[in-house]
Amino acid sequence: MGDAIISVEELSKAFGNHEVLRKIDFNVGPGEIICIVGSSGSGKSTLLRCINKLETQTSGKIRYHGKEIGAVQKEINDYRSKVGMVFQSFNLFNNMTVLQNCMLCTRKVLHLSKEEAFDRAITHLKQVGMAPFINANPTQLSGGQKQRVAIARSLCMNPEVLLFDEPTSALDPEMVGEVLNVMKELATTGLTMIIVTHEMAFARDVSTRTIFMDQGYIVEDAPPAELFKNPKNARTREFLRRYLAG
Ligand SMILES: Nc1ncnc2c1ncn2[C@@H]1O[C@H](COP(=O)(O)OP(=O)(O)OP(=O)(O)O)[C@@H](O)[C@H]1O
Repeated sequence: MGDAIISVEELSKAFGNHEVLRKIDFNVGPGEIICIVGSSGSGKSTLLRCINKLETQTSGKIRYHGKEIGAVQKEINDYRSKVGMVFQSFNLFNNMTVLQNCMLCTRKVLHLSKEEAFDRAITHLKQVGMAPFINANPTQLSGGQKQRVAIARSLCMNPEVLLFDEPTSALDPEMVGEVLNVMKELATTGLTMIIVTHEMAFARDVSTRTIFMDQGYIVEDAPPAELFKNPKNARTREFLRRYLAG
């Protein structure tokens, strides 16, 4: 296990009789940028949701710094304050301003003072280029802008790891780049990131490790230079061939 931040051990998940994850094993070390790729339905989002405890695994364990994260809600809440998640659908509160969205969790969960929460929100909204929109309502923003606010909101918690569940899949094509650019910048800050994505060029260029999933299994886990150049698994080769063709 070494100095892993997160360890996924023999993790399986079934919905009824449908086995979606089958004995998944991997560790996440400090500063790693792990992209999880693979065809639709291979279990990528379910894996991320299990890591964030939004889904309960059928068997296996998730450990954070060696300690198993069980079913106790207080433990899960503490864990989630260190391991944040950015969703495809942004999940911003439309009845609050951008600033209020970014201050809510730090006030309620971390009990920061108003001033501290405000300073943190401004710092991270600046980081994603959204400081000019602090008083806007999310409904006034484009999809790319909403996702950048959602990323700033997660950063306000000072997470040790940030999970991204297909963060650009709900965006119009012209907005994908602005969100990927913010994530590229983040990747240079030392933040540990696990990203489920269909953006192969991003995975190839930005990840330190790319995991290829197929039918609930990890079939490849390698630095992208290796995986994209010389995939060992026939399913990965076929997937990449289809991707490059289309
Ligand atoms: N809550 C659920 N109940 C029942 N089946 C589910 C549930 N969530 C996911 N599944 C099924 O689990 C399988 C894996 O889904 P998952 O969303 O993890 O795949 P994915 O690799 O992320 O796919 P995509 O790239 O299309 O998002 C799919 O067959 C899906 O229908």
